[in-house]
Amino acid sequence: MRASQQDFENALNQVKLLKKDPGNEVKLRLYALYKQATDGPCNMPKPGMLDFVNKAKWDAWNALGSLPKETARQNYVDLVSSLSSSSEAPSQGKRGADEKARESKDILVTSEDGITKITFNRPTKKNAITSQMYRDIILALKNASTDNTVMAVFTGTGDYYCSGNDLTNFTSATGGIEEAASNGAVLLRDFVNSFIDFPKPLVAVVNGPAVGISVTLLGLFDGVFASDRATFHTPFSQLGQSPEACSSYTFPKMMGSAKAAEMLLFGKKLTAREAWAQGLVTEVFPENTFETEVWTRLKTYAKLPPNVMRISKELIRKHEKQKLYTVNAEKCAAALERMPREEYAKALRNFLFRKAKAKL
Ligand SMILES: CCCCCCCCCCC/C=C/C(=O)SCCNC(=O)CCNC(=O)[C@H](O)C(C)(C)COP(=O)(O)OP(=O)(O)OC[C@H]1O[C@@H](n2cnc3c(N)ncnc32)[C@H](O)[C@@H]1OP(=O)(O)O
Repeated sequence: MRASQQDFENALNQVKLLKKDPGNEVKLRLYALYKQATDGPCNMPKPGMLDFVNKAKWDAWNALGSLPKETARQNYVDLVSSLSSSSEAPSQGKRGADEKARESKDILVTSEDGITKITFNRPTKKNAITSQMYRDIILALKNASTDNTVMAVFTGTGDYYCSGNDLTNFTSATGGIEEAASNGAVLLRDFVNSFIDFPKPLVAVVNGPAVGISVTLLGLFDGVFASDRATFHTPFSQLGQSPEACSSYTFPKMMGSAKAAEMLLFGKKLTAREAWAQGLVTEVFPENTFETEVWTRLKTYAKLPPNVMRISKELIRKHEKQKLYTVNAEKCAAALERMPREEYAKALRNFLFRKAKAKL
């Protein structure tokens, strides 16, 4: 849901009531989003090098590029809301020197060594993503985008990275299938937008097989480190679904249309090395040294200057953002149309009753 003018004005008032000074970096971000939301892209002459304060403000505003006014308004409202809730939240208790945790049951969120680690934590269901987990992830990314960590990293507990959307999400929803599809489409759009909008480096530590939306999202990540035990599977045709998370755009761009079709149309499951060869994975590590090697590497990356990485990410991605929002909105509209269809219902029945069938 996009923020209204009233939400924006409320947020402007809320900022004045913050109990804690949010720090210069956040204040610059608020300034930049405010200017973008009200005046549009930066239209001021660049201040001189020695005019430090105005130069920092100009840089922050200019870094937003052509971000649409409504998105800037939404980001401003989200940022203020996260600042308000974090200044009101009860203390979580420190676990270590630079560590804090905001936990929900199936999504674990911890911060340590400058890294927000978001873990799919539902190993008995191969980390399949429930509706609540989508919401928890949206919130975790929103918090991580404005806290003092440098990057966010996704990984999974147990033998799987993630088995994708929990296929019972729709069967367990209250109300009719049309209503569930409509709610699901809105949730899916907001979920994917939170990855498109994430301003810091975003890395996946793919510890095992990845299925469905956990694979398609990787096109929106800045780094994908995979164990050689990981596989990458997008069985959308088999499920009577079409590819989401902007993969219809990011995958062909990354690997060419023939290889993208092999995954997204024909559901070919890739090994980690095949996924690396297609440009979906940054680097593959042997399973027995995977965790040590990857986390050592990430801790080194987290010591790089955060503002430079944020600005570089913005530069790399800013021309794509509008396209990604459009593709995401289109996909969600298509999902809405497809979900009530018989092909999807049949695929769901096959999955839900497969164990019963196997016993016959
Ligand atoms: C109304 C609000 C709706 C909100 C939703 C909005 C968002 C919509 C997003 C739509 C786009 C997403 C697309 C996708 O992600 S498509 C991909 C979906 N995933 C799959 O098709 C994988 C299904 N699972 C499997 O094929 C196998 O389980 C798997 C190969 C992963 C593992 O097989 P294995 O034999 O090793 O293990 P089990 O099958 O015995 O699994 C163990 C238990 O885990 C449960 N499980 C696994 N995956 C899922 C899943 N995706 N959804 C639900 N449950 C899953 C499995 O049932 C077993 O449970 P039980 O032990 O209780 O039987």
